[in-house]
Amino acid sequence: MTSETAPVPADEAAAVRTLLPVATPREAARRAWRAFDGHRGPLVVAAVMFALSGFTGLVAPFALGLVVDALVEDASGVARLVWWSAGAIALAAVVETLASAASVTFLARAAEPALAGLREQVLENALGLDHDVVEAAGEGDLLSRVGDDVRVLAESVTTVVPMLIRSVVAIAFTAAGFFVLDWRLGLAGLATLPFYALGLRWYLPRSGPYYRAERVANGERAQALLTAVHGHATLRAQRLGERHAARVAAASWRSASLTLRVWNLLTRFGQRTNRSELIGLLLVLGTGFFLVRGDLGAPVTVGAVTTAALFFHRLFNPIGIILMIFDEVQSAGASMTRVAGVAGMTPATAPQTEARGDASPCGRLSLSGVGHRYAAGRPALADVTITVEPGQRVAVVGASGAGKSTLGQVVAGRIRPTDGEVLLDGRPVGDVVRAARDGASPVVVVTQEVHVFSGSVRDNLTLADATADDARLWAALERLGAAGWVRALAPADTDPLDLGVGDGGTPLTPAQAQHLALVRVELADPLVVVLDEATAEAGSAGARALERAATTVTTGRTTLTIAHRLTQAEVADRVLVLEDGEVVEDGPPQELARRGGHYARLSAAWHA
Ligand SMILES: Nc1ncnc2c1ncn2[C@@H]1O[C@H](COP(=O)(O)OP(=O)(O)OP(=O)(O)O)[C@@H](O)[C@H]1O
Repeated sequence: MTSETAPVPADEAAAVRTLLPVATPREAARRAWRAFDGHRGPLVVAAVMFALSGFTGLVAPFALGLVVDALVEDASGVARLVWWSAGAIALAAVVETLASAASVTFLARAAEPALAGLREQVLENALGLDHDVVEAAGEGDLLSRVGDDVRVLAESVTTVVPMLIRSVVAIAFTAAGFFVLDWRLGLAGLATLPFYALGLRWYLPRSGPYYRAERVANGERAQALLTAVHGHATLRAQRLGERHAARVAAASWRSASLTLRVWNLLTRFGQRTNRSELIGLLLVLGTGFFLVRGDLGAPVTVGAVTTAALFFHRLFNPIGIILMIFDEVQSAGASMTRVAGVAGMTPATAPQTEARGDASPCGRLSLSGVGHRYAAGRPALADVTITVEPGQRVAVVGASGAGKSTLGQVVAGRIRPTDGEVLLDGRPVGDVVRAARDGASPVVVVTQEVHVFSGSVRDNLTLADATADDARLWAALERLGAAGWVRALAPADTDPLDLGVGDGGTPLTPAQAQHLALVRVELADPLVVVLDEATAEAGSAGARALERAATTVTTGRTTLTIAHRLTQAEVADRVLVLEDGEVVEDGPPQELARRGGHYARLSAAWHA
């Protein structure tokens, strides 16, 4: 079995869930063109510069052809002609260099802002997508589009795209030059095309799977290395280092051996391209020979055939470049269709729904017949019908998998329930949340995975309210008991609000991150708060501080706490006990504890 036919490792098909839309090539091209709105000036200059550099490339073959003709026909004026030709060639080389540099500069001037606009639009749309749309597609899909695909496009704008345009322009000008010389020489040049096409037909079906497999293998290698970096303490503590190193080595070798095979394939492809070049040159020279002899109609000069041969030689580079970057061009094209797919999505807008009943915004939640099923199988929620009064604190308890988080997501309007509806002050909660996207949302969720945004403490807080001044930020920090540790973190000469946190900044503990998230809730001032394991991360002292902050921030707001510790339920006004997605008990915690049912058993088990 030769290396080119060796089986490619299992494809990444399972990992690719393209449930977010992918634009058609035509739509993607239209969107790319529209992205240049307002930046067409530099684009036009770039086009002129590309054309100029393509044209000047023809000067040398023409000049040399003239010299050859002069040598053949009349030796007396040759010396002068050589000097003139040398001057023209030198001038053309200078102009070509300058035009080539200017073309890339102006292309970047047009493309960088266009790309930035596209990136902003994709990010804006991505952030505006419904939670359940992202969940259905898989977060990885969205992340790879706003991350990898945009990066591929950004890289190709400065590398592949200029190379492609320059090569295409060079080929177009040279082909035109051929036909200006003599149409029969032009046809001889064109006759080479099928040989290049055959080479490409051999290469493309073989290279695609290898490149894909190589990307997957590179990803696995990166993953293995990342795991080693993140988990080094565990690996060391459990003396698993060698075993993991063997895994990293295996992943590296898979990636390296695929890269070797790709190079092998490229070398063979290069041989086929060289063969096509040889055939082409022979065709042009052979045709030229018969044309000079006058065997094929009107004769042409030796100089013209020389020019044609030099033209053909001039094609080697651009054709080679196009063939070599074909894959990257395809990859950039694929990225553009994926980015355009998201850029073309209209973030769900809230339909104008009529409010039912008392619609004054106070935070009343009404769930009627709410059920949710993630996929075929057991429902995660079933027939939940409850009303939560404004300002009421409700704790949701139940075993793992009982549906607590699902209920929280449904109440927050992040998941559209498959059955029934959730109304916030008489309107479907999903619509209310979507309508408030650009303003303060009336519902805020705090989950266990709280992200610390890279930036200052102030940046992390003003995300919730861009208009908040420092006095308001400090008031919120003080009220929630976070001001002390925020001050203590900063060096004496630094304003604590300026302290950098997140990636590259001062590291925050999970409890501190959650504390900041609760301060953000205070600043956002929503009607409804959903706390899903908001205090579960902390150790005992931190947990108490967080619980106090959670109690403060939820005072006067309708609150749904997904309680993983019974202390959270004991301070609630009301407890819902979930079992297999159904509410099996509902009432004040003290009353439920006396009733001797599910809650009482959970309470007894907890206190034991
Ligand atoms: N995104 C999802 N896709 C498919 N099934 C899911 C998803 N999220 C939850 N489920 C399933 O729905 C059911 C309820 O899950 P949910 O997370 O709401 O329970 P929970 O009570 O919050 O559990 P835990 O305390 O472990 O977080 C479980 O059977 C779970 O496996």
